[in-house]
Parts: sequence; C-alpha cells; structure tokens
Amino acid sequence: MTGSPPSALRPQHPSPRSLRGLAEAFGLEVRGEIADLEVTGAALASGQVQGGDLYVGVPGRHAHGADFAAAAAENGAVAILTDSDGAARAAAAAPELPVLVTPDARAALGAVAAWIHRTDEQSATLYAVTGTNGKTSVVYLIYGLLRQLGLGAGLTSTAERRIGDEAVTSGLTTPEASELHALLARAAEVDVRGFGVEVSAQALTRHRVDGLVFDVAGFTNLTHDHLDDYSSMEEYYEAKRELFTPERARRGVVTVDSEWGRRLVGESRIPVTTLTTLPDVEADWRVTVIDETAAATTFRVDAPDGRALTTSVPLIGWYMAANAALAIAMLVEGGIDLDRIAQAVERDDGIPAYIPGRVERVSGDRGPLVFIDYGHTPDAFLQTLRALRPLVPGRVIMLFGADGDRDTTKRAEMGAIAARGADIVVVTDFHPRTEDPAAIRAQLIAGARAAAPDRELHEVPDPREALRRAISLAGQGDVILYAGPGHEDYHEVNGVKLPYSARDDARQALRDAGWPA
Ligand SMILES: CC(=O)N[C@H]1[C@@H](OP(=O)(O)OP(=O)(O)OC[C@H]2O[C@@H](n3ccc(=O)[nH]c3=O)[C@H](O)[C@@H]2O)O[C@H](CO)[C@@H](O)[C@@H]1O[C@H](C)C(=O)N[C@@H](C)C(=O)N[C@H](CCC(=O)O)C(=O)O
Ligand SMILES: Nc1ncnc2c1ncn2[C@@H]1O[C@H](COP(=O)(O)OP(=O)(O)OP(=O)(O)O)[C@@H](O)[C@H]1O
Repeated sequence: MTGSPPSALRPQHPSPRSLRGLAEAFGLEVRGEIADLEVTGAALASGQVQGGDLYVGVPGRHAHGADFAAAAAENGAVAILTDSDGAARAAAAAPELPVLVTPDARAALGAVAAWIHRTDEQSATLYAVTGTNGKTSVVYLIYGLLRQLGLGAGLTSTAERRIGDEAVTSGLTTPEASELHALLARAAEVDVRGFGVEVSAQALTRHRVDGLVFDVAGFTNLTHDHLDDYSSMEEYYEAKRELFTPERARRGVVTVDSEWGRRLVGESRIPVTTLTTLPDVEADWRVTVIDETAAATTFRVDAPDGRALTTSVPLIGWYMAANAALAIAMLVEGGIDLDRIAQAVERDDGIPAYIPGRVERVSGDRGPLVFIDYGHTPDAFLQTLRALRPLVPGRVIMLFGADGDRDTTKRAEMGAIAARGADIVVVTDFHPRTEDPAAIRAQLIAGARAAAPDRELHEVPDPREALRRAISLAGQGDVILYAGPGHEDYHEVNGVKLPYSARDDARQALRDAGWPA
C-alpha cells in the first residue's frame, strides 16, 4: 500500500467487447438500454473506474459498492454489475446507468474480467506463490530468473505490480480480479512469457484469483498470522490449500520443511513435487546452504533427476536460498530446463535479484549494518534474527512495532522472539491505525519482558526517533534489524497515511550519525 492512491497497469490497446455479448455469455439480467454499448475494462472501486469500464458494485464491510454508482458513471463506467440489492441502490444513485444483475458480483467478477480482457487466451506461463512468509521474495526471484533467461516477465506482489521494467506500487497483496486480469492483458501486449502472482489466503477466500488456472503453484510455509481474518490456523491453512486444486492450478511445488507443508502434499488435489532445506526430511528437491555473508547466500539445489546447480542470491539468510530454490523448481515445473537455468546463473555469477524492503541493506561499508525488513510475523522475526546473528561479531539491535487493527494475538510472541534473539530491543509504533499505539507497544513489551526480563529494552514511540536511538546504540560490528516497514512509504495513523519511508530515513539517520549510507 502507498501514501497516494495506487495506480494500475492496464492494457494500452484494449479491444472493446459488446456489453450485450457479456450479458448473454453470463446469463445476466439486464436493466436499462445496453444495445450499442461496449466494454473495455472493469473496476471494483468507483475511484478506479476509467472510461469504458464495467463498474462492479459489491457489498463490503462499510458500504455497498452500488452506492457509489454515480461516481463510477461520472468516471466513465458504461454499466454496473451488481447483486439485486445493489441494483436497487444503483437505480437510486445513478438512474441512467444500465445495470447487469447477478446473485454475487464478486463471485462473478473473475470470469467476467477474463472475458472482457480475453485472458483465457493467455499464453504466458502463470506462477502462483502462497504461504505465510516468502511469497513476495519467491515471486521476485521467479521474475529475476525469467529475465535472466531472456524471457519477458511480470509479477504482482505486496510491493509492486511489474511488467518488464514498468512498475506501479501495490494496493492489496493480491489484486482484485478486475485489476489482475487487466495486468495479464497488459502483459500479453508486451509478450510476457512468465508471470508470478503472490496469492494471499484472503485472495483465495475473496475470489481475487478467479477466472484463471495457474500453471504452477508454489507453497513456502505456514506460521502464525492473519488470525483476525481466520478463526484458527486450521482455517487459515484450508484457505491456502484451495490453491492446490485443479480449479486453481495444474501442478505444484510444496516446501515440506513444515508440518503444514507435509500435510498439504497429502491433501493436494493436483500433482505436486516437494522441496526441503532439512537434511532429515524426504523430498524431491533438496536445498543445501553453502555460505551466508552480509552480501549473499550461496546454495546448492539437487533436482529429482540427479542434476544439481550451485549458485547464489544477493540476499540475506538461509530462507532466501529456500525461496530461490522454490523459484527454480517452479520454473522447471513450468517447462524450463534446469540446464538452461544453470547456464544463465553461471554466466551471471548468481541470480541478480532485488526485493524491495526484504532484509534490504541500507548501510554503507563502515559502521553498523542496517537492514530494513518487511517481517511482521513471529516466524519472520525468528528466521531473520537467526540469519543476521552469524554475520556480525557484535550486537544485534532489533527495532520493531506491530500493526494496529490486525491480528493482535501475534504481538506477545513477536516481542518474545525479538527479546530472545536480539541483544537490545527498541519498540516503536508501526501503523497504529485506529488503535491506541501505547497499548500495542505494551503488548509487545509484555511479551519481551516475559521471555527475557533482563534484556535491554527501549520504548520510543516515534519511528524516526527510535531509529536514531538504535543507531546511537550501535557501532562498527553491530547490526540493526528494523522489522516491519519494508518497502512501504507511509505510516498509517487513524486512517491517515503519513509519508514515511524507513529506507530513506535510515540512510539519512546513518549519514547524520557520520556513517556512509
Ligand atoms: C477486509 C477486506 O478484505 N476489505 C476489502 C474490501 O473492503 P471493505 O469490505 O471494507 O469495502 P467497503 O469500504 O465496505 O466498500 C465496499 C465496496 O465499495 C467500494 N467503494 C467504496 C468507497 C468508495 O468511495 N467507492 C467504492 O467504490 C469498495 O471498493 C468496495 O468494493 O474490499 C476492498 C475493495 O476491493 C478491499 O480493498 C478491502 O481490502 C482491505 C484493504 C484489506 O486490508 N484487505 C486485507 C484483509 C487483505 O486482503 N489482505 C491480504 C493479505 C495481505 C498479506 O499478504 O499479509 C491481501 O491480499 O492484501
Ligand atoms: N521462506 C521464508 N521463511 C521464513 N521467513 C521468511 C521467508 N522468506 C522471507 N521471510 C521473512 O518474511 C518477510 C516477508 O517476506 P516476503 O515479503 O517475501 O513474504 P510474504 O509472504 O510476501 O509476506 P507478505 O504477504 O506479508 O508480503 C521477509 O522480510 C523476511 O523477514
């Protein structure tokens, strides 16, 4: 998400389709005159409607989208697709706007958007990645590898939507189906051969990836998160498992390091191949980390057919090797020969991946190492602290907060893991949204105190000041991990997104402290 409204990548030369044809194809009830109307796109938010769009009005938590029919019409919508309740609302709000009625407009949207954008004729290989942590990373690694192979590539992630070199900042992790199909249509215009999609559990639950079948689905891991949206880990798992069905994907690659991954293999309804980083776990693909430095992680991948590849990623931590290996295995499952990948990575001396805000180093060659990370789950904290510890002789200083209005049950555990794994913790504010920021900090601190009562702990509400405090405590040979903000460029307080880039601020704070950055 961004401080300013995210823009979207859409086809530049859409071929209009008849609205009458759409109504007939989907058996939609029509209210109003649509005889000569043509449609070129679809949008689920009135503010995102462009001329020629079908506006899709769905009920939400706060409002019914059909209530915004007038704004959609003003922006150029040719008609509204909505349910019967929405039809009555639309008639009141924008009597001139034709209405197409369907029982559940959100459920219809994927197929409708695919029809409008002709994405059922898609020729790019589609890769979907799900799991709690690592989705964005794997999607960027797939994109990086495809480009390395000389193939046109695209991606959608929490950080960006990207087609070739063209990128826009993301709103949701997984776009609504209207945006996703428009992206794929744009990708087809520029001959993208492979496209990576980060698929959240919410996307599967909310029809966002409807209207397409992925060629390869990948699974990273499943750990505590989103227990505000799902009532239990079981329910959260079941939402993710949905990706491994023939309606959603043709084949899969499952990381079996976790119990959830092993269970998924048994319950998948599509053929899957397995991957592990653990020596004592059975799997088709095996990943062995060879070397970890502050600049790169080197690893070996053993394929099921006996071939192997040794390479590196300019990313920190064993899990980036796991993420890169998953990307490689998914490409192989998608039809790319492993030897071709091996030649490309050997030629370039590794995989040239850049993942915005994922354990991203902002410090220079003197002073403390400073990494900005997007980790906001207990497991991401744990794994990243583990990855960083061996990189420095000195202390690990961890700076973090926790999202307001999101899963509150993970906070104590996040505090505990930080206090156990770091030498100094600095607790700050991170998107308090509508919650009392002091209460969020108190939950984190309670978790930290319970786990490591003697740990040096600083509570500094303002993130800018907190970062300066962390830097003032650090010297050469120490590392600062600032977990949470990652690539983001805002700090959300009470519904207002204030401009704030942790990466820029950290570089400035380092320079102010006399270190290069
Ligand atoms: C809880 C949830 O899923 N909310 C989603 C929902 O919003 P809502 O129900 O609150 O919508 P609402 O405000 O009642 O409005 C209803 C409808 O009217 C439309 N509207 C509203 C106002 C207006 O002026 N014009 C207009 O058209 C809205 O676009 C919406 O379609 O419909 C919106 C429109 O698509 C989504 O943006 C919004 O996602 C919110 C931002 C969200 O945070 N979702 C989270 C749960 C989420 O999906 N997260 C996952 C996982 C992240 C991860 O990887 O960790 C993700 O994929 O991002
Ligand atoms: N394979 C992994 N296992 C555990 N932790 C990981 C893994 N990969 C990345 N991480 C950690 O999780 C954080 C988020 O990584 P990434 O953005 O790739 O995951 P994600 O699944 O896309 O998360 P989100 O959906 O919240 O964007 C990283 O910044 C890092 O701290």
